[in-house]
Amino acid sequence: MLELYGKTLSSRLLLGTAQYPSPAIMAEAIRASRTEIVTVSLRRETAGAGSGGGFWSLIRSLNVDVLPNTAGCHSVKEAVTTARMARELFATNWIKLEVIGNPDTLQPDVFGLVEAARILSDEGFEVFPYTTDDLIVAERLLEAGCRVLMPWCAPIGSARGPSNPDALRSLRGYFPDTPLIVDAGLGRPSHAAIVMELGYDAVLLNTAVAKAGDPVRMASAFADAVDAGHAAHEAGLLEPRDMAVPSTPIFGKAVLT
Ligand SMILES: CC(=O)[C@@H](O)[C@H](O)COP(=O)(O)O
Repeated sequence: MLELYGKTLSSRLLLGTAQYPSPAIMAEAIRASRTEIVTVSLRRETAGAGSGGGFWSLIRSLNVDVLPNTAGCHSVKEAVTTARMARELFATNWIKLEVIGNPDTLQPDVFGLVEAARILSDEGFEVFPYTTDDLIVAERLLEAGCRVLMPWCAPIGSARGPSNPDALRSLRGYFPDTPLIVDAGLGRPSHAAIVMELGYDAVLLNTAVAKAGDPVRMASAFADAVDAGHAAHEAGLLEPRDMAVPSTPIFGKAVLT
């Protein structure tokens, strides 16, 4: 079981709610993913066309927790204000904190992120920070009050998969007791399995499911891959070896002379 800020979860997949072909397909994909947490971008959903009451009642009908997201915020002030609005709207202290530093790569402004995380943690928020895989930034976020870390594995929407597995492995090694969730950049179920095999606690994804040819089947495929990767990690993976090791016992083999 996974515990995030005191909430116990059986699913290790968190799913975004943007970019689906239709609300009905989004709902089916959420069900197929077996997720218990969906992210909702406050700015996108309150400002966007086609949102409103229908969207919220659909989300509510799915019996999942909502993790409001400060997606699209480019400054500390904007992110903090959006988080405060989200708390009012969703009646939750949870906030997925994004402070975007670059409009092309959508990479986090890690300095602004730490500052905003400190402000929000001091106000009683339970912060899920979208960060890079940098170890020092991770330490600063924990010092700022975060009890979960969400490093990227590649830029949002890129579908590239883990571009620096060594950095992810290093974060896992340094923070064995902190829930670590890979957020952003996963493109395939095998990418999700890879990060789960590294010992990550969960993954958060959106684009690879929402933009798939069949989002519902893809959601189910990701759910299976997350479970498989987690089970493999728990089962104890064999370390790669330089030399061959016979896998077939030779006792009893016929001796030819
Ligand atoms: C949905 C969300 O919260 C974002 O962090 C992001 O959209 C996830 O990244 P991908 O879209 O690359 O999966």
